[in-house]
This record gives sequence, structure tokens and C-alpha cells, in this order.
Amino acid sequence: MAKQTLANLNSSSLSGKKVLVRVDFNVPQDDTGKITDDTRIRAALPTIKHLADAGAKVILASHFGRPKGKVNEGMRLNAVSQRLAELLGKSVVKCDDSIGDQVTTKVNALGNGDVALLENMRFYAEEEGNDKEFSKKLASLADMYVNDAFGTAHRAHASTAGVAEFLSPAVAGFLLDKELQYLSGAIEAPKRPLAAIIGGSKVSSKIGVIETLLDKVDKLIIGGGMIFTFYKARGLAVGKSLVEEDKLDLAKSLEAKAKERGVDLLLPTDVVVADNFSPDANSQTVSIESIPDGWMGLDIGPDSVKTFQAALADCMTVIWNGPMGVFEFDKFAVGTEAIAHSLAELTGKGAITIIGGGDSVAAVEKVGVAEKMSHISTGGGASLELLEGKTLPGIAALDDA
Ligand SMILES: Nc1ncnc2c1ncn2[C@@H]1O[C@H](COP(=O)(O)OP(=O)(O)OP(=O)(O)O)[C@@H](O)[C@H]1O
Ligand SMILES: O=C(O)[C@H](O)COP(=O)(O)O
Repeated sequence: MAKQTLANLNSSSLSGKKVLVRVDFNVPQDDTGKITDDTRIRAALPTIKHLADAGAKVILASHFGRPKGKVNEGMRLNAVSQRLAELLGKSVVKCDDSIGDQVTTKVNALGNGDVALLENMRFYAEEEGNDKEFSKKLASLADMYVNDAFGTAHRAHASTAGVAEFLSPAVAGFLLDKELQYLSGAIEAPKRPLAAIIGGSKVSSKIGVIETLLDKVDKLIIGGGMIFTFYKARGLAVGKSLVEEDKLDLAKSLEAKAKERGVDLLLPTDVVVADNFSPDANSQTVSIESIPDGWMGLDIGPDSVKTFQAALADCMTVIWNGPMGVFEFDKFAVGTEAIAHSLAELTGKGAITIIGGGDSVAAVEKVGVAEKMSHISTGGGASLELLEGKTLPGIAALDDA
């Protein structure tokens, strides 16, 4: 269902308004607390700048990590606040709490165009509990609500969903709106042929998305650790490769469904196998019919890459979620990197290419082709759930268009 968006609000109506904006600043940090990837902060800048430029008082709320409802000194948003200030080129009022008198005082002192950042929402158990009273307290800080936290839109939490009940209007920010346009657009009204490339480690975490995609796509390419469950289900020997024994029937039924629905389901024809799970393992490329005993498949082979590239060549929309192999080890990153380059080329030829969050994003960044994709989602779990056709609570809670 279409939702109200920030773009539809008259900018002049925003001046002087206290706007609570849920963002997803759950960014990777190293052991010293240094932010190693600020993509999610950058992605929220258009909404924050738009509001500040319109004279709104911007109150940002985010979670960070999983502190399980308790204050965790290592999970404060201080580094995030600093990074945000650098990117905005102006100071950010950092609050050391998310609700309460101290926060109210700071928020009430904001001038038009100022930006404040609340403390990690998950220091309160009420956040993940989507507690009504907590949502009310949070809402009391502001006059209206904008949700721009696509990465957390699949969570029904107080600051992502509950709070929307107590603030009006409650609208989608620019990032959330853009994510929906690309991800929902790609499966609801795609330019065809539409292909999905699904990889990653386990079939079990991708069943929902594979099943939904079988109703939407023209071609489904499967790579990563999950292929061995499909092979074993076909009766092939897979050595020490990753297999989910309890998903063999499921793998069979997915292949049967693809056939029934006329979807071209492509699995690799050759794989790179290793004698152990390590970056410098001995390796060889073998056909899928001859995986040696005691070896494990860690990447797709060159023939598979060629077949996949040929299948993708005429596609006008491609969605990619999950690496083709253990791309964290250079030796086994070749298949993933080749697919990343192919998608970059396809974008150049006019196709829409969408990278669905998580490890696939890390892969295209590693290869240096991130800029060449049509859209890189800031949500891992959220993008999967959206592609599965699920209703995301953070979106459902917003005003209908
Ligand atoms: N052949 C393989 N054997 C074992 N692990 C593999 C293999 N191929 C890929 N992987 C691993 O799969 C992991 C990613 O799998 P996962 O199921 O978590 O999907 P994902 O790509 O993280 O999904 P998302 O993009 O939503 O985050 C990577 O760490 C990668 O090393
Ligand atoms: O990184 C994410 O996927 C989001 O920020 C959601 O985090 P969560 O899985 O801890 O809810």
C-alpha cells in the first residue's frame, strides 16, 4: 500500500516543527569504536538536510547493536554523532538518553534547522518490546514523525512502528521511499527479463525469498553454499561441502516448482573445491559430478560464471542477494567478483541492478563497482523480507497516501 512521503509534504509546513526521524545508524565499527563504513549515515543525509534546510528541528533516533535493553557504554552513539556532524558540516546535539527530562530540555532548546541525536534506543527494553507508554514518551518530544530507517523497517519496535500512532503526520523519508521504489518496483512491475541471483550460505535463510521470487522472476540463479543441498538432493556426492540435510526435500521441491512455473533455474555446473576451510587451502576446479571425497566447494567455477553471464546478458532487471562463494577469502572470491563486474556492465547497458543488502554489498564494494549499480540497499534482513512479499511493520505504521 502506498504511503505518505516527506516529498509530498509542503516544505513551508516544516519550519519550526520538531520532527522525530528514525534512522538506521547501526554501522560497522572496529574494536576501537571507529566507524568502518558510514554508508548508512550518508544514506540518511538527504532527509536530514531537507528537514534542516526547511527550518525543522530534527530529532534523530537510532539503535546500535543489540544491547538487550541495558545501557552498554561501548554501544553509545557518540562516534556516530561525530561522524554525522562531519558529514553535515554542522554541530549535532548529542543526547545521552532517548527519553526523559534531560532530553526534553535539550530538544526544546533546539533552534530551527538544528539537529539532535538521541542515545541508542535499544538501551531501553521497551524499544524492542514496542511498549505503548514508551512510544508515547518518545512521541512527546516531537510534532511529527519521519521513518527513514529502511534497515530496521522489518522490526516492530517503539521507534520504528509504535511511535507513529502518536504523531501526525507519520511519513516515509527519502531513503525509505527510494528503497521501496527500487525493491518493490523490481518485483511488482519490473522491466523484463527479470533475474534474481541468490547466494549466501544456507538455503534455510533464503527459502522464503526463493519461493516468492519463483512467482516473479524469469530466471533464478543460485550460488553460494546452498547449492550443495540442491546437488545432494539430486543424488550427487558433495564431499565435505556445506549441506542442510533437513532441507533436501525442500531443494527438490524448489527445482520442481521452478520447472512448473517456467522459471529458468540455474545452478553452477562446476565448483572450486578446497581441502579445508581456510584462505590458503589447496584448491581445484571440478565439475559438480566429480566433487572429491573430503573436499568442500567454496566458489562457483569458470564455466558456471560463463553460463550465468550468458543468462544475465539480456536481463533488464537483476536483483542480487548473497555471495557466490566464500568471498572473504581472496582465493574463493573469483565467482562473486565476476558476477559483480557483470552486473556493473549490465547497468551500463541500461539494466536496473539492485544489490539486496548485507554481504553482497560488501562484495560489490570490495570489487570497487558499487557506484555502478542502480541501487544498493541499506537493509539486509529488511530487503529480504520485502522481496519475500512480507509487510514491514515500520512501513505499515506510516500514514496511507
Ligand atoms: N560455498 C560456500 N561454503 C560455505 N560458506 C559459503 C559458501 N558460499 C558463500 N558462503 C558464505 O555465505 C556467507 C553469507 O551468507 P548468508 O546466508 O549470511 O547470506 P548473506 O549474503 O549475508 O545475506 P544478506 O546479503 O542478506 O546479508 C558469506 O560469509 C560466505 O562466506
Ligand atoms: O543491521 C541491520 O540489519 C539492522 O540495523 C537491524 O538490526 P537488528 O537485526 O539487530 O534488528
